[in-house]
Amino acid sequence: MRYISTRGDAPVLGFEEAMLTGLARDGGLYVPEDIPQLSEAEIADLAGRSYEEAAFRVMWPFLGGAFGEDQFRELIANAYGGFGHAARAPLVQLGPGHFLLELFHGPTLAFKDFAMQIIGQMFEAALSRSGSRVTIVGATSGDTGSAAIEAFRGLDAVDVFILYPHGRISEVQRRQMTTPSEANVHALAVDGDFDDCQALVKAMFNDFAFRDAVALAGVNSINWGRVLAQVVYYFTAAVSLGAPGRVVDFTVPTGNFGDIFAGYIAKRMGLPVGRLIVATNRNDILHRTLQNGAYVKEGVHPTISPSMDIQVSSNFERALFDAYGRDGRAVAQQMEALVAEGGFEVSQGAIGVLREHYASGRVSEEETSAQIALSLETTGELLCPHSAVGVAVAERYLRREAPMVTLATAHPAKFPDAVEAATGVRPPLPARMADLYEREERVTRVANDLQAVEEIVRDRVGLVA
Ligand SMILES: Cc1ncc(COP(=O)(O)O)c(C=O)c1O
Ligand SMILES: N[C@@H](CCOP(=O)(O)O)C(=O)O
Repeated sequence: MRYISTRGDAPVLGFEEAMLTGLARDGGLYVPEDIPQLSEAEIADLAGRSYEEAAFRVMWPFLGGAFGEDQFRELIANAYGGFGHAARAPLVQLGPGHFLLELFHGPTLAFKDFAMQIIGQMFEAALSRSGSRVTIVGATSGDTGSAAIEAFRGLDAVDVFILYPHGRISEVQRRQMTTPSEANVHALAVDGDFDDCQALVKAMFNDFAFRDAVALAGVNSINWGRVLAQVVYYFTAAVSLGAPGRVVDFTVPTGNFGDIFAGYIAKRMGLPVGRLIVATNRNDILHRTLQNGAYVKEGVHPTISPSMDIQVSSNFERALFDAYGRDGRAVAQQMEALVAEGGFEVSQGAIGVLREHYASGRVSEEETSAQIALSLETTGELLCPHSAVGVAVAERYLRREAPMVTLATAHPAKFPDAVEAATGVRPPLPARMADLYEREERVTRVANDLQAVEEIVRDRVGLVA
C-alpha cells in the first residue's frame, strides 16, 4: 500500500511512515495511491458485527502490513474499549427517513475520539518498535486538541503541543486541554483564530530544519490515519440501514473537510453512499465554493458552533486532487494562489466532479439555535450546535429514495451556554468529568508568530535554540 502527496512532489511512503510524517514535504497531504475495494458480499457481512470488527475489516486493507493482524485487533480493542456506549456509534431515528449518528460517546465527547484513540495506539506501537520519539504539534478549534491530549497524555515517546485560538473555544473544550497534568502535554493559547493556528502548524512542517530537529508529527486530519479511522462509521451506519442493498445519504457538519472526506472514501471503497452534504455555519467557504466555483478566503467569524469556525479547509485539497484527476501540479498551483491571492477559481471540470459527490447548505446562528430547540421539542434529542447545523441542513435534503444520516459530532455538554440559551436546559457533563471546573489549568499564551511558537516547542523538548 503506497501513499502519495496531493502536490505530486514528495516521497512515496508506506502507511506507517505516512501516519508518522503528517504533512508531505511538498506541502501536500498524503492519500492512498489506490483505494481498496470492499465487495457487496464483504459489506453485507459487516451487518451485526461489533464496531471493532467493522473497524478491523475497513481499515486493514489500507495498512499494507504495518501491523500484524492480532496486534491490530488488539490496538482497536484498546482504542474503543473505553467508549461510553456499547455500539460506539449508535444511530437514533429523528423522523421519517432521518437518522442521527451519535459520535460523541468517546472520552472527550466528540467524533475526534474515533480517530484519535486508534491513532494514539498506532503511534505508541510504532514508536516503541523503532525506539524513536516524536513531537506532535496540532491546531484545534476545540475538539481535535482535547482528543489528541487524551490519546497521547503520559506517553514517554511523545510530546504533544496543541495550539488553540485564545478566547474562541468553549470553556469545557479549553479545560479539557489545560487541566491534564502530564508533563508531555502543552496547551498553547494563540492570539489569533483557528486558521492562524493551522497556518502555524503547516509552517512548522515546512520549516525543515525545525521539523527534523524536533521530529515533528501531526495529528490533525492532514494525517491520513485520522481520515481512515473516520471511514468506519459510514460503513456501520449505512449497513445498519440496509447497505449494500440500499443507498444512504449523509449530512456532515463541516469545517476542515476531514470527516466528510472520510464519507467520500467509504463511497470510493464501494459503499452505496448517495449524497454527501456539507453543512456549514456562517464560515461558509465550502458552501460558497460548491455554489459558485470559487474558493475565496474571508475572515473567520466566531459562532456558537466554534469548532467549525474555519475558512481554510485543509482536506478540501484531497477532494481537489481527485477532482483534478489526481494532477498534483494543478493542485499545487491552486494552493499557491490561495496563499498569494487569497483564493482561486476551481476549473469547470473539477467543480463538476465535486458536485457529483457533494451538495451543501449554510445555517445562520438564529437557525442553529432554533434547530436545537426544535429537535429537543420534537424528538427529545439535545443537540450540540454543530450537530444542529447538520440536522438543519439535512432537513432540506431529505428524499424518499434514500435514508439520511446526520452526523452528531459533539456532545451538547461541551457547549452548555449555547444549548442553554436555545432551550433553557443546561446539559450536565458525564460523572467522570464532573470536577472539570475545579481542576487546575496550565496554559501558555503565545503570539501568532512562528518563531515564538517554535521557540517554546524547542525549549520544552530540550533543544537549545
Ligand atoms: C464538533 C465538530 N463538528 C464538526 C467539525 C468539522 O469536522 P471537519 O473538520 O472534519 O470537517 C468539527 C471539527 O473539525 C468539530 O469539532
Ligand atoms: N474542528 C477541529 C479543527 C481541526 O480539524 P482536524 O480534523 O483537521 O484536526 C477541532 O476541533 O480542532
